[in-house]
Amino acid sequence: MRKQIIAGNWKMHKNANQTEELLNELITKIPAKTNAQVIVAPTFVNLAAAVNKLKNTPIGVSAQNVHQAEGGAFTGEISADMLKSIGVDTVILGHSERRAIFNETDALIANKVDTALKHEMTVIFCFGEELKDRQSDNHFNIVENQLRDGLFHISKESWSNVVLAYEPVWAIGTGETASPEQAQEMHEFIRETIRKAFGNDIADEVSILYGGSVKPENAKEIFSKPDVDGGLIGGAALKADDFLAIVTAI
Ligand SMILES: O=C(CO)COP(=O)(O)O
Repeated sequence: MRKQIIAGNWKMHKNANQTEELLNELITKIPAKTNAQVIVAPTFVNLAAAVNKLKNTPIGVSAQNVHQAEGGAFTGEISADMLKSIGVDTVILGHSERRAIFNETDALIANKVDTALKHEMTVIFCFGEELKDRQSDNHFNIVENQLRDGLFHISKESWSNVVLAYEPVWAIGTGETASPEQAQEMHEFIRETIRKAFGNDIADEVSILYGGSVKPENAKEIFSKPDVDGGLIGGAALKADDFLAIVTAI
């Protein structure tokens, strides 16, 4: 059985006090048993506090980025070793905001993937087409290229540490979600692309999350699709009640 995962990407939201408040509320309200693994990704400065707070709870912690180098003169950057040393073993890579605003290329993301995997971290690998790609019917090509150029160089063994997150850029923070049918169509395409390159075991085991304006109102229908194994949640992850409603929708 594939792992089902609901991850909250907090992006550049929540200062230290707000982080503590949201975590307290999540810890208090999360159901004793959930069908999905639950992960939150606060900002770098609040990661250590989140790890401490979430110790002995079912909620895991992820970083939102990592630098590709082991260390050195890279002012303002954070290494995989630093994350591991505070107990963070998951990282979101390839997010469309990193690609678009911070000019992260497939080649750079591939490098970051290697570094994270070398440090035995789990990678939540994000990818997805822009609106113009879908309008020009090029979305499958774009998605396939992002996978091939950013991820497909990894070994078969590494796939157990990879989670995929399909996030169509036009659905991120826009209030416009992919329809459950559009999500399923793309998730199935992604799984078949992986099957061709890496075989049945890996294709059937890898979790593919959907991200882009998931809310309590639309979560259940999206998650009901056979190739959608959970969600990567932005805006709705910033309120405990909304996030937990999404967690229980799976
Ligand atoms: O980018 C996202 C998660 O990484 C999705 O953001 P929204 O849920 O706010 O659309």
